Amino acid sequence: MSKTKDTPVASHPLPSYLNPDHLGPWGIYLQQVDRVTPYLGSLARWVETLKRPKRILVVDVPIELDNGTIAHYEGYRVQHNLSRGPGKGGVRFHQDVTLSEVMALSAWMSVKNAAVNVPYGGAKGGIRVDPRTLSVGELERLTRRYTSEIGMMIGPSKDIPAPDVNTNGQIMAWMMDTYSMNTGATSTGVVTGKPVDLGGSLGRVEATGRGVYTVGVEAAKLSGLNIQGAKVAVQGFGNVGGTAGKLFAEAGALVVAVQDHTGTIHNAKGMDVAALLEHVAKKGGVGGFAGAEKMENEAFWSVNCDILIPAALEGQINKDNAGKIKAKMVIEGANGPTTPEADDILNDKGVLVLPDVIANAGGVTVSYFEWVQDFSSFFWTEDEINARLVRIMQEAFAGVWAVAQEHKVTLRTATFIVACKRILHAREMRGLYP
Ligand SMILES: NC(=O)C1=CN([C@@H]2O[C@H](COP(=O)(O)OP(=O)(O)OC[C@H]3O[C@@H](n4cnc5c(N)ncnc54)[C@H](O)[C@@H]3O)[C@@H](O)[C@H]2O)C=CC1
Ligand SMILES: O=C(O)CCC(=O)C(=O)O
Repeated sequence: MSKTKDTPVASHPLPSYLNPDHLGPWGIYLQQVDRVTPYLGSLARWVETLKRPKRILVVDVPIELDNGTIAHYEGYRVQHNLSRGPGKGGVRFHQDVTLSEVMALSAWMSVKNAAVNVPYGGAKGGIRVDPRTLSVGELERLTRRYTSEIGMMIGPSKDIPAPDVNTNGQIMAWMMDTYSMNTGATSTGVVTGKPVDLGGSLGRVEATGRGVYTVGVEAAKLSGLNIQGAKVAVQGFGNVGGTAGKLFAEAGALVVAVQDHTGTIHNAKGMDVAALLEHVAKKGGVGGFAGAEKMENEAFWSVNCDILIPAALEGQINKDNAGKIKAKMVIEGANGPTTPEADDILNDKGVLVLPDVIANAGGVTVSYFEWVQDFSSFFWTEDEINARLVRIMQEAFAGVWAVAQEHKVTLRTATFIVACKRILHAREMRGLYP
């Protein structure tokens, strides 16, 4: 039979670790893919590509602890899709990291990178560890051993890790150094989010929060919400939530509630965000901040606010709390914070959700700038970086908004339409055979 673009794809059962029936983050991602499939036209023929990570590596990471015992940690690196370029995505150190989670995070990277049109596929990594239980020496040994274990998969033109939850510039510096020692040449472009003195980019630390703020401002203009005086609630006050909170406060919004792993705080008049950031830097969390009152964790979701920014972990907005949310707009700083059921509840209530795959793409956009600067060994000013970041975020968001209007779909489905078409078109053009 001669093949056309309309030739159906033979259906093969998914491998067991890709089982869509479980409720983990990977299952949520698969539901999102199912929602976009009707809008893919002839490219729907390739949609299975999105349901199967290209490559999964699970590694044992043994280290000697300070007390002389040998501890083993489980590490992962998943390359979800490489059709548009090398893998790109962060590394998470957290006690609850699972393969399902890293698979989903890597897939959301594919979608996000395509949504802002940076020339990458999607990847993600992680270690199942609570880094707060380790000394600095143990953390360095863990990072270096993990980097060696995934060394076969990463590289400046293969797959480029970056920071995510509980990882930062110091960890990227150790990763860069280990990879460089193992390959025999300094290779700054193997990771992004490095310290500026080691080939890092100005503006990368704040980039994700700046992107969250930028799309928030664009959506506010389009939906008639005034940022001046708007009440903002933020879950997670680390790299992403802390920067986004700071930028909204500087623009005249009131940060009225903040939740992190140390508790929830509330001040209806708005907090002094600079003072809160100093408190977090000293104490490790928002708990005990003198400029606000303690609040029950559950009450965070029903707090009186206009903008809610989840900037912590997945699945935080779910069917149990979505109905209580009073915000007019949810800006997803975190990856995967809203389950599909919660998405539907929010949509029915008229809450505008700016999805992770566009809203938190500022980080990877400046990672792309860092990678380009490393290749050319020519570094840009912070103003140039921020201006380019804002332009890319505004243009990408405007494109997604137009698709949402055209198809009368949520911004999440619209972003998936834009991104999945780009990914699958690249796949189709490249073909299947070597
Ligand atoms: N760092 C980056 O450039 C990017 C990060 N993201 C996503 O943003 C989210 C936050 O990442 P970062 O700010 O980088 O991490 P981070 O490690 O700097 O901060 C994480 C924050 O989440 C809080 N948190 C952890 N567990 C919590 C819980 N159970 N309840 C409430 N708060 C909790 C922590 O206390 C901390 O404030 C993650 O979903 C990450 O994947 C997305 C794009 C880029
Ligand atoms: O900067 C990067 O390469 C990726 C950041 C990341 O992990 C994310 O966007 O979720």
